[in-house]
Amino acid sequence: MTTDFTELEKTIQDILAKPEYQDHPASVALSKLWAVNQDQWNRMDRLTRLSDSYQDMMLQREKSLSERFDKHLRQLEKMTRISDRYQRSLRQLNIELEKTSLIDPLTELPNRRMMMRRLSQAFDYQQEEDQQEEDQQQEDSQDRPQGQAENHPVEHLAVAMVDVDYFKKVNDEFGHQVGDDVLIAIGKLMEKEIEGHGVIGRWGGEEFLVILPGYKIADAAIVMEALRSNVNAYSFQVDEKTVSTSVSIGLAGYQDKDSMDSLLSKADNALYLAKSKGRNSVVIG
Ligand SMILES: Nc1nc2c(ncn2[C@@H]2O[C@H](COP(=O)(O)OP(=O)(O)OP(=O)(O)O)[C@@H](O)[C@H]2O)c(=O)[nH]1
Repeated sequence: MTTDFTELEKTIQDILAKPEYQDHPASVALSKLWAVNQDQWNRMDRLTRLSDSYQDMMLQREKSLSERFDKHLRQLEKMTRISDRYQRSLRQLNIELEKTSLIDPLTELPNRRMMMRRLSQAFDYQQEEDQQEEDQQQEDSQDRPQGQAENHPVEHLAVAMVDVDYFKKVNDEFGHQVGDDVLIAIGKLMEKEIEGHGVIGRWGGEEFLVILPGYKIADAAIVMEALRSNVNAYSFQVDEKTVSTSVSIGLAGYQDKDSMDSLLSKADNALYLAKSKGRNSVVIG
């Protein structure tokens, strides 16, 4: 059974308002019950309002917390994006810096620093080979009959210093700009010649270094002779001017226990000989 409280309240108020029931004990008790009920109702109402405003406050707080959290998250995402972009551009910058520090800006060939690295790699490899060869020889010598000659490690690395002949004349005759263009063109031509054999870089000025890993001196001489002859045969067209030139080459092969310096010195000395013998030639050091 459901009770309509509004109707019940009205009935009770009507009874309590009637003067003939004023002093009736049931009316007195009803008045007290009414007052108690009103009091409880008011308290309940206050409690309900309190609870509502508490819930509102909590909702508000939760909302502002989640808004603040979202804001921080967005800031964090933004910072991560900026940091990612920054790191990417730093990486790119490093790659470019590394590249520019290893590439000659004029000829775009490897520069001296890069060539030293390449030579060092070729040397490490060669020295490992030497060690293996030595170990093998030691093993073999135990089995070898007395008096039989021992094999020396074979040369498997050659370097060549290549210097443009009378380059000062090119500058003097055609100007420094044409000189630059000729250096670029010679670089390109020689790079093509060396492709598939080894690596060429600009050693400085009008001097280039060629590294031929795995090349015995005789085979390296064939490659360098072809390079010399092709440079000599080529006419460089720069600004409607025809420039012919030649190169002198000092070639050296790695030998047992050579250091990088001693190998480069041998090539340098051979180049000096090539120059003093009249230029446009390959001399083996
Ligand atoms: N245009 C230009 N000239 C350069 C560059 N680097 C070096 N040179 C020039 O190269 C010339 C080298 O001259 P020298 O050392 O006398 O040698 P050379 O005239 O080639 O004569 P030999 O080497 O003895 O055959 C100098 O005139 C330098 O200025 C460069 O990057 N650009």
